[in-house]
Amino acid sequence: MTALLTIEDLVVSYPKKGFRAAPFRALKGVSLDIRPGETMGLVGESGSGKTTLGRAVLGLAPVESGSIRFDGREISGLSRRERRALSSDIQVVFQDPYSSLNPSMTIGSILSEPLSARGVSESDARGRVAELLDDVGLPSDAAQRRARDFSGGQRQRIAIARALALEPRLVVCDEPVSALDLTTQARVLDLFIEIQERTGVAYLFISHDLSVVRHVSHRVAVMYHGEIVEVGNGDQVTARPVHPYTQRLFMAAPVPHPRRQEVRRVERRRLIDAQRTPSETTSAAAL
Ligand SMILES: Nc1ncnc2c1ncn2[C@@H]1O[C@H](COP(=O)(O)OP(=O)(O)OP(=O)(O)O)[C@@H](O)[C@H]1O
Repeated sequence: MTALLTIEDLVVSYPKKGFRAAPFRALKGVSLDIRPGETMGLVGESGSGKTTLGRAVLGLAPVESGSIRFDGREISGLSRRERRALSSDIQVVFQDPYSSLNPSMTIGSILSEPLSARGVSESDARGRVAELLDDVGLPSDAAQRRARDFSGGQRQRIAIARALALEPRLVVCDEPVSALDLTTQARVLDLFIEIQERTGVAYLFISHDLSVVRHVSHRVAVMYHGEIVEVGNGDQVTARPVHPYTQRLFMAAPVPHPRRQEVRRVERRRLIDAQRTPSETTSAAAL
């Protein structure tokens, strides 16, 4: 299938303060593609470059070289106006539902803002707002209330509704459930999946939480020090990681359920054995 988003050899460097200080290279030649309707999970430790990659796709990071193509068209280095035109295709949901919504605006205004900017009439926008609220499981009277009246989980539903208002084909989700409690996380994750099944939207789903990424992703990419060290389908990467960093990352992740703990123990044993030389394995087995 043709990719919706194709990133090739992407280098992003942040300028450093100070005379003659060399810029900091946050992405060191990243290549990745996302297909229509696919969720690409992006995991990696803090500082590995996940958010930078998401921001580069949104045109918010200083790209030094490489390319980002959306539907075959180069989108890095677009002017502001061209970027704005692209916002109906590429949207974002951020981590913090408290700072990403203006607390004093009504939900109706928050959701109709992107619609009016596209020239949608007031009455059509009202209808679309009602539809969007329904899509994310909020009552229609939410339109008259203000963002400050809603819980974190509800606010994240509103942020998702806002991202969906223009029917984008790709949403960059940057840690969209990290600020929520576990039960709310599960509900919001299911909402992401349900919306995708209905609309065919693709997600670049950034999270430091492996169980979250496993739950939503078709494929998973692992970042390490500004590079992607492994990409594969979720099961492959999580159950049979190839890169030593991915193996460490997955073995260190907490596994709350006793059955999963048992599976994890077996996986860990297998990995340790696989890393041993044949003679070490034989002698270990003999003990
Ligand atoms: N605006 C900036 N200016 C300078 N350096 C930056 C900037 N933004 C990020 N960095 C650096 O780039 C590297 C990658 O940061 P990034 O936020 O992309 O990582 P991350 O994997 O998303 O981390 P986290 O999971 O903690 O959000 C880090 O070393 C960070 O300090």
